[in-house]
Amino acid sequence: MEQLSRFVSIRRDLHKIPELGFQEFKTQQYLLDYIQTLPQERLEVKTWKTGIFVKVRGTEPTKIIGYRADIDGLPVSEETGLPFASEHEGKMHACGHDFHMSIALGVLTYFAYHPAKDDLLFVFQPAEEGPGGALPMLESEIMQQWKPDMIIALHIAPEYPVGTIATKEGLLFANTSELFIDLKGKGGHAAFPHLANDMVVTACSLVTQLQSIVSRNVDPLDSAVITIGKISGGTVQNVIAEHARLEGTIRTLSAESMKKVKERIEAIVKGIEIGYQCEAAIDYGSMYYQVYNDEQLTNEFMSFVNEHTNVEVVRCKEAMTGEDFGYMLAQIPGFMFWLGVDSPYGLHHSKLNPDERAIDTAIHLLISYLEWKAAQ
Ligand SMILES: CC(=O)N[C@@H](CCC[C@H](N)C(=O)O)C(=O)O
Repeated sequence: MEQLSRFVSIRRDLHKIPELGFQEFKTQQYLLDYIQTLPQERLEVKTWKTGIFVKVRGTEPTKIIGYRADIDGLPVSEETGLPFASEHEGKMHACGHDFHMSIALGVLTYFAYHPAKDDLLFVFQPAEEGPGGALPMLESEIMQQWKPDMIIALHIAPEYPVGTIATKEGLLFANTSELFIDLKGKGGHAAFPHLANDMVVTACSLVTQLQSIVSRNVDPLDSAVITIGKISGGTVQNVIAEHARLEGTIRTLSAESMKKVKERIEAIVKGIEIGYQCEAAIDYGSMYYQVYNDEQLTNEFMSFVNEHTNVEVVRCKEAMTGEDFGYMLAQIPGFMFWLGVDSPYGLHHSKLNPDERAIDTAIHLLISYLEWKAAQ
């Protein structure tokens, strides 16, 4: 792997062209063009919507090992000032999927030249940030035909140094559900509030009331999060707003808490409708199943990394992040791990700037693990 810096430059190319879920057309073409440059003898390439499956035929296969990389960006306006910053206004690879893709291409490149004993399936998955590509990809004919016996994935972690990975057996990431609430009242002149039903005031009250759910209704030992990330409403400063919309996400460690949180949201929203004489509609958008790492495979991987590489392994706590890779792990044994990339700004931040040395670290680590695992 003498030319690893090539994958840094690939990462920079991909960083310039972030696209949202199921619109990853340029990204898909970039990946396909690169894959075309590899020796094709052992490769089978199939596209699925804006995603790609690449199977690398092993030398004496007895199983298929899957490796998944997500490929979409976020609706975030980049503020890194980097020379290779996003060229797509209002969109950014602020969750590191540019890293995920270039690492996957690095590993794929190695195995295209040096096949493993087993078959390897590389899954370039769209729409992880929403509305979710993992479940439909899993249910696709291609994945049913090439269903891996095990599958793994990584996610960059700004809070860990380069040269470190972090994971744990069992629950790693939370159950998630998006949350959209539309409020409709009565607009009017700013000077006559008694003749209108103001949805800006209603939205503010609703946001405050929602805060009581986590603190008062969820078992403190069973964590949950409700974040409203976007609030919009009204038209101009001297008109009372007829509409307002809240956009957010719910995270829970258990499925029971997710049910409870939703019941409480619905009750509070009913109260808002009565109290503020408005109409409210709730939409839960897309939901992701928790990421649950297979105990035996995860512990084996952590021991492998400790014994056979110079990468440091941290046994971390579970996080309230969500990942639709959880759907794959619900059907296929495997695991996910965090890759240290040491950025002062965190995931989803407009100044996220992961350390590119982590790309080489991950490629080397994955090649040695997959080669070893495929030989078993
Ligand atoms: C790793 C990561 O950051 N994943 C996202 C997944 C988002 C799912 C969905 N759009 C939601 O907001 O519920 C995350 O925000 O955790």
